[in-house]
Amino acid sequence: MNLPPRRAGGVTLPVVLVTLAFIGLGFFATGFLAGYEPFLVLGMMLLLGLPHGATDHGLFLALRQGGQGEGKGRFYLAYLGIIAAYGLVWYLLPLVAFGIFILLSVYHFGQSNWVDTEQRPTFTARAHYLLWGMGVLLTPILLHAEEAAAIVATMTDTVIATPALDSVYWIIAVLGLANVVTITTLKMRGVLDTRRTVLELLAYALLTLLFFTNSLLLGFTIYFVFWHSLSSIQDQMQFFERRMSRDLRQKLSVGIGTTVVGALAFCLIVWFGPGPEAALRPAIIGGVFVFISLLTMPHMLLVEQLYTSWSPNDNPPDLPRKEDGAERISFTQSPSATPTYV
Ligand SMILES: CC1=C(/C=C/C(C)=C/C=C/C(C)=C/C=O)C(C)(C)CCC1
Repeated sequence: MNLPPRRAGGVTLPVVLVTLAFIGLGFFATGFLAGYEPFLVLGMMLLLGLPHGATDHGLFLALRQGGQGEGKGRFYLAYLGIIAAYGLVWYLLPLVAFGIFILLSVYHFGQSNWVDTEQRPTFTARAHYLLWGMGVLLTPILLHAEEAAAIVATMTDTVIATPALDSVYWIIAVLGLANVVTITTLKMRGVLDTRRTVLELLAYALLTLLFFTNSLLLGFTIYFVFWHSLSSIQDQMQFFERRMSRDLRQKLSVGIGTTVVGALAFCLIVWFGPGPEAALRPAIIGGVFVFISLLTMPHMLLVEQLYTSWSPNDNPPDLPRKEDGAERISFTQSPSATPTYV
């Protein structure tokens, strides 16, 4: 399979249609959606969101050895070391750990959306990642500030004051405007073509509408699963296609399959055990988010390494694939034709 590089930040028609469907349901069938929320959030997160991080050891191997299969011990040591160190920060300074989680998440979300246009991590590119990530993460959190504060309180033992609704709308408007201005500036500088510019503006508007019409967890889950995880999976598949032997890729697929089956088993245990409603209590959600933050810390660092050495546009069709006899392909001097800006 020769995968094409992802276009338009991974915004595809099916993703747009799913988002529109949830906007419609959130608008016209709030009660219906609320009844299924626990199932939808848990199901989509575990079955579609989790697998995008299940390939971290594959990413590590491919980045270090070109997929030769050595270095697993080093990977697990570094992986668990990072988790343990960050776990200690959560234990000693929960507010600091929470701040780090939000800051890195904002960056990670922006990076995954924009890396194919602004690959070389210049200061302006990083600032843009942060701005876009703030838009998609802070909008749902601010719109449902009370609910978010209840979850954050269980994570940090601190009750964060929620802003008044007036200020919430102001912050969302300013973030939206700053993002629109940035996208328009990128178009004027020739970094984005007209199609991508229109798509990105529509995407931002669509996501904002999603957060206004859906609950905190459902809105975030739709973004996380369909907009973030799917495009991340697409990038990783493309990267592995070039960097790994078919044999290792098959092993990796088995690993992903096992994760999905495990997640499914977990869903069933929750469903027939405490029930999905019980699983969505603030204390449980808070615990799950701390757990997610621990797992995603090494994941975000690995993805940062991936995107600083490789771009989703770096797979021109004439480049030999791993099974075509190529030993190791360096992407650092990429033949990418994508314009970057400083
Ligand atoms: C939605 C939400 C939160 C933030 C979640 C974040 C920041 C998730 C990041 C996930 C990442 C980065 C996954 C990586 O692949 C809070 C504030 C904890 C509580 C309120 C609801």
